[in-house]
Amino acid sequence: MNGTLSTGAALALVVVFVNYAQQYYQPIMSLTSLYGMIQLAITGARRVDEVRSQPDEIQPKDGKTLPGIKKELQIDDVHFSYLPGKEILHGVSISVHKGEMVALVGPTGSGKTTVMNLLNRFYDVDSGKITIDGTDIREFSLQNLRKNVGIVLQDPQLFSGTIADNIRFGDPNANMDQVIDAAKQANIHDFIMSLPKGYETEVSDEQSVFSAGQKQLMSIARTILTNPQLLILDEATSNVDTVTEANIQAAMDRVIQGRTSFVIAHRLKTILNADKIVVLKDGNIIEQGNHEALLKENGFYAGLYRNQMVTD
Ligand SMILES: Nc1ncnc2c1ncn2[C@@H]1O[C@H](COP(=O)(O)OP(=O)(O)OP(=O)(O)O)[C@@H](O)[C@H]1O
Repeated sequence: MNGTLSTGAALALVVVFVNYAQQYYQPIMSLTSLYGMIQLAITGARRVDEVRSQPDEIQPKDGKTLPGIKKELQIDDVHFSYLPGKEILHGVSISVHKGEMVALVGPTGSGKTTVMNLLNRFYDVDSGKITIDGTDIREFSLQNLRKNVGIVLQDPQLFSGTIADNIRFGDPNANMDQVIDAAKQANIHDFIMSLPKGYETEVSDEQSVFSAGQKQLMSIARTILTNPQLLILDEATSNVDTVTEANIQAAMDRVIQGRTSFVIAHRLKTILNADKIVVLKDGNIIEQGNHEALLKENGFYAGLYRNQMVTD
């Protein structure tokens, strides 16, 4: 591999990369960030070449189509390292039934985001496996897998365009009624209607007056339009007032309803009803169970909970 790319190939990869980023990272993109994306795309293009030249290709060419989650998703004894010799996850196992909600909690750097990265195959496991109804997720076409996974990030970026454009990203064919319905379900409709131009309000990084919570609600609306099988939610931590926090909670409850979901929870009161709470510490699961069971265990989670109840 000599690391050089034709302009055409680089541009094609830019388009693919930007499409990919918009679809899966759901950002709002300004020209500055687009420039950053182009740089990333070129670096990415080189990486694609590197990956292609490896004998053990990550993406199957003719991957299976994921028919949806019929029964369960299993994370089975997963080990993972970003860098050689520095293992981050040390044998993580979590099983979730269709429609259940799993909450991941744990100190910063414990590996919560890493688990999410593996579920969507931003990275692949070193050993162990992740299966959906018994099939290793590496056997599915990557595009198809990701179509089934909805991600709501902690502080989603909005791209230039109107609020309606931003929500419609979840389904470019959605009509205005569907966009409004998704916004209502995400508890952001009233806020949007309070703006002078409503859904036609232009969004840009410079003029943005939206809080992290409001952006997250728009991202939830976008995800509702995508109608994913598997949902990954990283709850916003900062800049969230109590009204927005309550709105996020209600919107999350609604979007999670009936869907298999993984939630990174920063406020424990948002996950009291989770079917399973998984406590990670230094890449190991140290506790696992529902809220009541973990309180009874009187371990790390119970301490964390009592602490938050005092400070809330
Ligand atoms: N791209 C990366 N390359 C190398 N190391 C990484 C990378 N991403 C995360 N890590 C490391 O992996 C470990 C787990 O990080 P991770 O982001 O999964 O933790 P987290 O529990 O989500 O933390 P937080 O609550 O702060 O978001 C950390 O030590 C982190 O420094």
